[in-house]
Amino acid sequence: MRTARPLLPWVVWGVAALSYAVAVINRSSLAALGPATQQHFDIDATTLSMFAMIQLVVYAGLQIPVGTLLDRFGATTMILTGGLFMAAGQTIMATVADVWLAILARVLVGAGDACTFISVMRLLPEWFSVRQLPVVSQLTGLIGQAGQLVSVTPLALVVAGFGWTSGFLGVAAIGVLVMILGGFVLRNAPGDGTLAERLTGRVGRLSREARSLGAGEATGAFAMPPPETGMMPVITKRRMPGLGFWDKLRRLVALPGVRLAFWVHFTSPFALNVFILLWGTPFLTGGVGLDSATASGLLNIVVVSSMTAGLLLGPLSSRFVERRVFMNMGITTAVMLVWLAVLLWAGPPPMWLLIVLMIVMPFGGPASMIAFEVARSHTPRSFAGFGTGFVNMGGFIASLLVIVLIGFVLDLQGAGSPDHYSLTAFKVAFAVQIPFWLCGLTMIFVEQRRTKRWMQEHGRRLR
Ligand SMILES: N[C@@H](Cc1c[nH]cn1)C(=O)NCC(=O)O
Repeated sequence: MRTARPLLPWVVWGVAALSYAVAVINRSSLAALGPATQQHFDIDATTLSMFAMIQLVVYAGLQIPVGTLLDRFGATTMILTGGLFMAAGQTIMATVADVWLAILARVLVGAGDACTFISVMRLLPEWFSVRQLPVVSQLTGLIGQAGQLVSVTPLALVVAGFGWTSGFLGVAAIGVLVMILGGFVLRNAPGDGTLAERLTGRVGRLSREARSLGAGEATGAFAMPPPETGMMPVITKRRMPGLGFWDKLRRLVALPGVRLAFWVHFTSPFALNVFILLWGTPFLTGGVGLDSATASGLLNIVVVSSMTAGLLLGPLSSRFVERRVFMNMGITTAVMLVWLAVLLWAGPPPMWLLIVLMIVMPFGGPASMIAFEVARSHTPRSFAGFGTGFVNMGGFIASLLVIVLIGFVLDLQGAGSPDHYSLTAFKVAFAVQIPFWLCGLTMIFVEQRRTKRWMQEHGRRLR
């Protein structure tokens, strides 16, 4: 980093990444508590899966609104607001017995979660140079995945040992603690004050002196208005608060680089999300016939592989900027091929093939972070939050559709409940992923060519 106090960017990043890890803990807090949740609220499996679905729908649906608010109010406010929503949601979850209030709690958790990741991603280009960004982004993803490790076994142990209320109040309390820390540490950009400083009107020396640390125009996001589409007047201001939602969306989608980023995010993480969020354990136990201990051992490989992939892909995508989209396509193709091998295997796939799947499939998560690098290179700065939200929606739309379609295809075959699960039914159901990979890879190929042409026409170089 540039001059004095080179530690501050890392401290700000550390607290931002911690906030994201807390969001992931909140997001996956029911992952290992299925039976306990059913017992606590006296609900069936369908209602239980509604909890996950509603949360995902809220998360995906709020990406663009949150992105808009992010451009207006800044990352700190959004991260802290997200923390507040999640803590409120988990407090409700801890204290109510009514299922509708529990659903409201999951809506709040989904809304808070939606505020966090893209705000953290928005903060990074302000504090780090363009060369550091891929590595820092991947480290952020890695810390988020670590949150998943906390929410699975430790939370289940706390709930088993101290009860439902203590477990969820504990999650809320961790969130509040990290929010307080955030209020004293997070700054939208070098030179800006923390929330505590802004509230008291006294910007401290540390914040003032940090001005020299600014990444400024060195980041990928260029400070120009989005290109004209149609007959709209030229806009020369950097911030365009009055610009309507549809205008913003139209201008953003007019940029081939942003569309490319959307498809990169659409195509690479859904196989992992679908497996982790809902269908992995039923497939391994009800389909392949493994016992729960072996299945959860395989799921642990998924988490470790995803974290390792983040460590590898950060430096690689920073070093080979021109090749980053090809890296992403290569990983998606590898995930698709391993899944094809599993689906086409006659009978239950052997353990070695399942382990290969558990190692290769998680690369899709970190590979999807390349989408945010692409977005940063092509989104005008005044639209950065909106653009990040738009791109982040891609993977979650694909994940939601695949989750629903797998359930639908299982139902169509009469194999929609644990008593009727079968390997053949799961293989047919998981095949719904194939058109998503093919469509996504085709769109990436098309948009990459268009982006290249656009950059040549506008005399831009990739950064
Ligand atoms: N693809 C994920 C991030 C990731 C990194 N490593 C594994 N997954 C993503 O887009 N996340 C958004 C979020 O809110 O978590």
